[in-house]
Amino acid sequence: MPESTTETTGVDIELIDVVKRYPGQKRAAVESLSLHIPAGEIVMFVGPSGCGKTTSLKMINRLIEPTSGTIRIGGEEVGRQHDDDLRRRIGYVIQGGSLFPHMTVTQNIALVPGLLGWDRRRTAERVDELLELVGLDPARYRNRYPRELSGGQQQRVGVARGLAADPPVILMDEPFGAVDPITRQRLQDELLSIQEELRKTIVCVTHDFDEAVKLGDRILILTEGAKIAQYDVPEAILANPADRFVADFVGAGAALKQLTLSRVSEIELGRRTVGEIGAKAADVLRAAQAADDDCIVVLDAKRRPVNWLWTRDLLDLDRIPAPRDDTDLVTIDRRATLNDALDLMLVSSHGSAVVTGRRDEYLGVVDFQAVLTRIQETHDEHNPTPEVVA
Ligand SMILES: Nc1ncnc2c1ncn2[C@@H]1O[C@H](COP(=O)(O)OP(=O)(O)OP(=O)(O)O)[C@@H](O)[C@H]1O
Repeated sequence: MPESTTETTGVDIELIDVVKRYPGQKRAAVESLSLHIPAGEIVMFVGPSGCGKTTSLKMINRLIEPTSGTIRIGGEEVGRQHDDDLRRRIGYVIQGGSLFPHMTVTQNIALVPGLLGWDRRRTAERVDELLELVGLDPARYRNRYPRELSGGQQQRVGVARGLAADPPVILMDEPFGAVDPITRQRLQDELLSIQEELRKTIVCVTHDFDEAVKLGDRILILTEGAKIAQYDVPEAILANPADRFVADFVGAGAALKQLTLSRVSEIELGRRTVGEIGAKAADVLRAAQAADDDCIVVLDAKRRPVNWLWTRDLLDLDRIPAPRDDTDLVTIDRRATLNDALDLMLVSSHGSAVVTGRRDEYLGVVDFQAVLTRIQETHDEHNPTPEVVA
């Protein structure tokens, strides 16, 4: 755990032989989970879909009642506490913020203080303080409705609501899953800076291993039945995966990370026959056949790509036409990440994307194979196969 001058306000969480068996389920969703979560740390729950992450998380605040076992928060058993008391001690933040649409930002954040019977003034002060903390100007946002906020702003209000009654423990379930990658990165950074100040105990479910590495003081990797594959600090998991399952899990994450670190400009671009609008189709067809291209890229007078045409369609044309509105041309800036490139290619019927440079000028094309090869190369360069303990 990093040295901190700030006092820890979080408390320990202890799970002892916790089991959850849903009615009618053959295998228990959580077979027998024992876990110590130290005060003031962020612990990230990761693992394949259906392995029991959310079930384990929700048993901590008893949104799901365990079948058996003991859960202690700050030394006290949650099974013996009243729901209101638990809600005061445990903040809960889920994907998209899950704000009530008919309530203003203030009313949403004030829900738990309301439950606790805070007076108006104290609540209003707290709401403003929290809005400042999550980077929203109170005067501008406190009276807005959720529909008047962006996805990222809604998520910020969701975090503010989770913090409202200053709980020592905060549970988060895929908190940043519903926002675009840039907002997501910003929200992650904000959470880290809030945590630096508050030092709560935060338990967070994510499907994103990179997010777990970025946010977690510790990462819990679960397999089916919420069995612990490894529970350690990120550095230790990356350096010494406990078994092949973890190594595969980490490996896939590492490869994905390379996607967001590498740029399209690092890839050698493919050539494609190009034809300017108005050019003779027969000339372009000849060039395409000579190059063995089954499609050509149509450029406008400023050499900006505007359309794809299949070579076979050129047979019926006299001149290269201006594109119709429904062209499925996919273009990407050379500074875009390989992650962006793959996303785009998935929606392209050509399995490739046209790369543009300064002022959107045509540079070439990238296809799936080129991106995958680059990912593999980068991965091999930076991640020699980790030693696997059988
Ligand atoms: N209410 C329920 N009734 C019956 N079975 C359930 C219920 N909720 C979850 N399950 C089952 O329990 C297992 C664990 O589910 P859980 O939602 O905890 O997994 P998870 O790891 O959070 O999954 P994901 O990453 O897909 O959200 C799954 O097999 C799921 O189908």
